Amino acid sequence: MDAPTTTPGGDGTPDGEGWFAPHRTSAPRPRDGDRGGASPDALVIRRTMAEIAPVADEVTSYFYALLFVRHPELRPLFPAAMDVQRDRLLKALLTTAEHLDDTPVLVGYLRNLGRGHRKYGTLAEHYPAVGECLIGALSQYAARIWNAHTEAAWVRAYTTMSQVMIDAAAADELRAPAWWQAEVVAHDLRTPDVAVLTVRPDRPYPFLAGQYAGVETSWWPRVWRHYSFASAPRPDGLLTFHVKAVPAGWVSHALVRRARPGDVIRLGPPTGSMTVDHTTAGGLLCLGGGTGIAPVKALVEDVAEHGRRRSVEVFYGARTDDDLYDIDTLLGLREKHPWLSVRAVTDRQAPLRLPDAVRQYGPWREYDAYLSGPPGMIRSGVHVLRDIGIPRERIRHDAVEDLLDARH
Ligand SMILES: NC(=O)C1=CN([C@@H]2O[C@H](COP(=O)(O)OP(=O)(O)OC[C@H]3O[C@@H](n4cnc5c(N)ncnc54)[C@H](O)[C@@H]3O)[C@@H](O)[C@H]2O)C=CC1
Repeated sequence: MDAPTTTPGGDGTPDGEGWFAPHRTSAPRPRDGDRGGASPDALVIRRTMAEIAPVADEVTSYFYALLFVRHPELRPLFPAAMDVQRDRLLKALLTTAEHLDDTPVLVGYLRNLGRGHRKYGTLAEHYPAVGECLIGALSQYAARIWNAHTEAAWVRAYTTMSQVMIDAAAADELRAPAWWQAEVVAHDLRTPDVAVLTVRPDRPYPFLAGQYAGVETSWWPRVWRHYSFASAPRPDGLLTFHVKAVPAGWVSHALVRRARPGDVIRLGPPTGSMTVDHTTAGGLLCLGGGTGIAPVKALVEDVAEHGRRRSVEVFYGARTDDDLYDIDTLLGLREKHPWLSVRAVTDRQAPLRLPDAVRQYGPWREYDAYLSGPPGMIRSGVHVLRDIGIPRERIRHDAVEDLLDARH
């Protein structure tokens, strides 16, 4: 769950250890995938999720109220305003329910979540309290179908899931800090709303082109937003981000309007799998919409550094010419690399939006596709790319749910 948690409380747990006491030895393994049909626990979990779906907001509010009343010491780990946090818990639950029988996907997701929770200050001993309050909230709102069988399925699932997160965090602790501090060394306002920030991390920050990181500013403590790295790893260790100030976007406003050289931000660990597979030689078809061009530029640099002459075709979509704030950089790269082509598509210039413009060129069947931009662009982009014959497994993008709130 995307929420820090606490110790077992005196709220009816069956023994001194608590229902969800983390196992300190071997982690229970999630059931192996049963592609022929869902496991009994998965059915129960999904049924509960379906039952609470119409009142999901209330369930998450109730969960946090329960958590903070029972464990007030955990409140400081969360941001002052909890709106996005609520959505994240729900997203984590839905993702889990959806993939309960798909062990590799679920374990990968949970490991990432466990690692990512280190920056919030989450500890292994926090997980039992979250489990208890989660069950408390679910049993309240799914009362119509809740019984001992339902509860046992949730206890098993949560115990397994939290253990995967705890183990991943423990393993990560041995090799990486929970967060990095980074000093802003350049702030380039490219449009009234878009800034390119260059930061210097206080320690080496290993990442791959195409990945992103959580960013926290001193103006909004404990509010983290995701931004993609806009460059491949550089010899000087500097990182760049493209940030657009969006309405009600606290972090984005702070980064665009307030941050200046000398300010210090915090970075979470790198995450995301929109990375280049350098073992293949196929071409890359990249669609970048708005500030979604940031990771596309990183991918181009990555291909250039690997020295293989793979064809890279970039489609850069923006609302107007003025919004093509990074076009000069891309055209500069094109000058240097004959294997790169760059096409700009503005909403005003053509009746077609970015994904449809891609149809006019090609064929793209042999290409790996990378999409980065607003959620609507990703959805229609995937649809168009499938339609023109690119198999799903060769289409990469960040999770659409992550994009909905994460970069504000
Ligand atoms: N800053 C970053 O590091 C990254 C940002 N993003 C995401 O990229 C988005 C950028 O926002 P803006 O710059 O305001 O982009 P925008 O809303 O101005 O859209 C940019 C272009 O995307 C295309 N597009 C937008 N909606 C579409 C739809 N429904 N169907 C087809 N095409 C569509 C259009 O060509 C449009 O001009 C944000 O949602 C952000 O979360 C994604 C990856 C990295």
